[in-house]
Amino acid sequence: MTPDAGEAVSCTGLTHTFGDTTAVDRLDLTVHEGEVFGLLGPNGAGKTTAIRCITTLLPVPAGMVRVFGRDTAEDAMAVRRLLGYVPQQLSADQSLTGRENVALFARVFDVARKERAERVGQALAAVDLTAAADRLVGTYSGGMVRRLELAQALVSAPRLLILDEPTIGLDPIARTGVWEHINAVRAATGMTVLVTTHYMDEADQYCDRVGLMHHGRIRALGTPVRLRQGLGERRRAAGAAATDPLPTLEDVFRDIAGSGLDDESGDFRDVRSTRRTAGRVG
Ligand SMILES: Nc1ncnc2c1ncn2[C@@H]1O[C@H](COP(=O)(O)OP(=O)(O)OP(=O)(O)O)[C@@H](O)[C@H]1O
Repeated sequence: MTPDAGEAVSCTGLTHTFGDTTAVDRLDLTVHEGEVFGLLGPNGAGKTTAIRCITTLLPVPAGMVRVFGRDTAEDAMAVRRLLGYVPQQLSADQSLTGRENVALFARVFDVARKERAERVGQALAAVDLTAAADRLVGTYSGGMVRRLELAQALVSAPRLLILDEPTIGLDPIARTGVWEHINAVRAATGMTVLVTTHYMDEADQYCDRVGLMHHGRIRALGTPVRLRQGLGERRRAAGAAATDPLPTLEDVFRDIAGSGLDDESGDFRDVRSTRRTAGRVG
């Protein structure tokens, strides 16, 4: 199959159900090569399920998913070699050092033996963990654990980095640190980044394009500033003053999702998810 030039991820009609729950509902989504794409939405929107289909961790019962032109259903191993994945769940072993954790991933991802030590050192340096590399992960802060997980995903030099809620449960300084490291690596390597988040402010600041997901589908797609301007224009057409501040990305989402947002799907900063992750990395 010929890869689609410029498309890192392409989902067409992707549908995934759990019993009676349609988690992902005929999702069409394209992530361009080299961009940072944010998949946004409240709890239960279907973000993690979509991500797990893209990473081949879940099957694609209906529709199609391609990663750099390769069909995940036909060529799962080739797809896995192209991507690095930081899941919501803890993937670092607390009883090993940071360096040992990253070395484990280097082995699993078949990094050549003679390159391994250097590549592990580079991945740790990229996330600013060189000084702490030989400490047990059990002594790391939540932000350091998240950065270590980033190093684990980077050691295989993926073309596509997928992060599921990389900053949830972290304080604002640690959140900024994680994003700065993601951006630095992206700038250095040109890799594509697909990230899910509840934090609209982060998406606004760090993502080139965002897709707002609700009830299993993308409801709005574009650059953060364009989506915000679009709502501003609609509000002015409905009589809002031209001096009103530009709406936020959260305003855009509320405009799209309407009143069902808080009742059925949880809010953006739903405590359950925050608590789950805070317990994990704290
Ligand atoms: N393993 C599972 N079994 C049954 N239902 C599931 C399973 N995983 C997800 N779901 C349901 O599918 C829907 C989408 O869940 P998903 O985790 O994909 O959403 P999300 O947008 O990632 O939410 P969150 O922000 O909480 O991670 C929800 O209604 C959820 O309860």
